[in-house]
Amino acid sequence: MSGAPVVEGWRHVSSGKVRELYVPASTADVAGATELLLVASDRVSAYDFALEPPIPGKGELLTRLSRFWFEQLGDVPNHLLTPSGTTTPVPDAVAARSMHVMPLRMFPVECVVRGYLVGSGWAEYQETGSVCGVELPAGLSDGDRLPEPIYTPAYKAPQGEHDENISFERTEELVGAADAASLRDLSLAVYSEAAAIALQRGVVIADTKFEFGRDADGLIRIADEVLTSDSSRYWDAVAYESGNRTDSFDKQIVRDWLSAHWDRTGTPPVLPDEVVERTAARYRELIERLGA
Ligand SMILES: N#Cc1c(N)ncnc1-c1cnn(Cc2cccc(F)c2)c1
Repeated sequence: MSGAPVVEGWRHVSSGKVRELYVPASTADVAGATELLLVASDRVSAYDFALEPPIPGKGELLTRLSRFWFEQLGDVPNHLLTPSGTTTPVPDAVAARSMHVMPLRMFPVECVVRGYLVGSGWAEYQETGSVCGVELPAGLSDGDRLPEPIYTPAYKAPQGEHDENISFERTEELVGAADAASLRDLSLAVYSEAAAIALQRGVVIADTKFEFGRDADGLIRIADEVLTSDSSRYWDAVAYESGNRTDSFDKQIVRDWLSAHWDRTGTPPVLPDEVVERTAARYRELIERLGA
């Protein structure tokens, strides 16, 4: 991706919407690497667009969120490398917004867990009364808390394409029955543990997306970013209980401004300073609320 920052000692190999993936400059690609670097930018995306300008501090704050959750969920093997497992230094310029991780053989499954009925899940429920083949009770409303969290996987689409919701049975075809069950069980357990911790701190995690991979010893580890407000829907619990059932903790300011200033044709307008500043404050507030 043009514009990926040059990171001394590292070679850029892949771009996400708002993050970059690097291997040590001495290796050719991910397959030959013994360590990777995930660098989070300050870019914010909405409606599949990377918006301008970046939100100062976002990359560092979301990296802190992932680190916080990796620590809270210490009982789940993850892909973070300890300093003894690394050989390539991480430049100070990106250290606070990057994660030094071990290369895994990634499963091609986006492991989505939904605790609340919202977004594409609500849309599918309105059509079919179910989400990804999971039947739900009749009469649910947008934003309702589900009787219990549901696992609604998606097939990991190539960069720039939309992931495709698939059934659990399809994940069994993709990765085998045993691993499909492990991904499901791990995802549901991690979501439930994190959602309970967040709710104690006044924050609802409505849904989230995990990625997993296998390490060289065959152990399944949780990977990528974990429970960030880019991979999850975070709501304010008090606002939710008072009827505001779908406002994103961090992105709603941007969404509301775009709704009032952009007709969804062409590229979105540049965000005004006031929206940038209020959004940056919301990211900081989320970190403070969680104690991350
Ligand atoms: N995490 C992780 C990971 C790992 N531990 N081992 C092997 N591959 C990956 C891996 C491959 N793609 N992505 C997503 C991605 C794309 C672009 C930029 C990003 F920051 C992130 C993650």
